[in-house]
Amino acid sequence: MSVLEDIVAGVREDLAVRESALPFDELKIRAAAAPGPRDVMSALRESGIGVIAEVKRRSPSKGDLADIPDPAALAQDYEAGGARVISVLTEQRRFGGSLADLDAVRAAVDIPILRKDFVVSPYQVHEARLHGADMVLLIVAALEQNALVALLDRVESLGMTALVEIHNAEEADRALEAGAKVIGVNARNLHTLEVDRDVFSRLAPGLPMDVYKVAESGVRGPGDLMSYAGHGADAVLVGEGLVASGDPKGALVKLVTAGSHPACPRPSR
Ligand SMILES: O=P(O)(O)OC[C@@H](O)[C@@H](O)c1c[nH]c2ccccc12
Repeated sequence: MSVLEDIVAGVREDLAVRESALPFDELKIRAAAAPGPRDVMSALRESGIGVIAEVKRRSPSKGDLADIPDPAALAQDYEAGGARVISVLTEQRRFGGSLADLDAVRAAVDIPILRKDFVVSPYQVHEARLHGADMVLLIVAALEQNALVALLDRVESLGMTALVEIHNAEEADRALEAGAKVIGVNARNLHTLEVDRDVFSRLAPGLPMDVYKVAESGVRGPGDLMSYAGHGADAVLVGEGLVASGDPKGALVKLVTAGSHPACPRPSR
């Protein structure tokens, strides 16, 4: 089993437990009563290179990254530091995240929030909404095409925005075919877990101009942000480089400052 299949199998088990505690029909009713989602595209389209800052405790490749006793406080630092969107990992087994983290972050900030998980069922989309997410990650490699299309439609029908993650040209075609408007190129290979920052520069030129492009993973500091920007990134998504820095807010401010500096390359559209 690949790492991805292994993670998804665990996610499905945990999902079955939640579904028996709160049936889908009831979840849908509750999610529909939640305060409406934020306008993610307007937040993303502010000037300069955007930074999506991630609340990430652990990863399958590195193990424990940071002790995050108070995700709400971290999220407030991210918001004050200029993040456009906050990504909250909710996968429990490998990343140490939870829906409780999503709740804590939602209660603490006003900017849009991304639910970062291995979404394979519409249940998880409504769940994201119930817990205050405005954006939902969909990983092309984890989904059959018809499931990708259905989940993307579901995300949009609830007023949220999908971040559709790709790793290669075939997945890029599938994401576009499904109608993705925001595409994340993940530099981390899901089979070897290694980071190859050149994946972005190989795939980005093949994506339409009007697709919003996010470079995911492997941003260690302003240099990586500038380089991704030079290859057409509209935003970067950063986890480890912030949480493991010892000073997440300071590290974020450096990225945001670099991304809004006149010398930073801008996506042309
Ligand atoms: O910690 P990094 O290298 O900055 O990476 C962040 C983010 O890209 C990574 O957490 C990620 C990208 N896609 C994912 C899918 C599931 C879980 C995690 C991820």
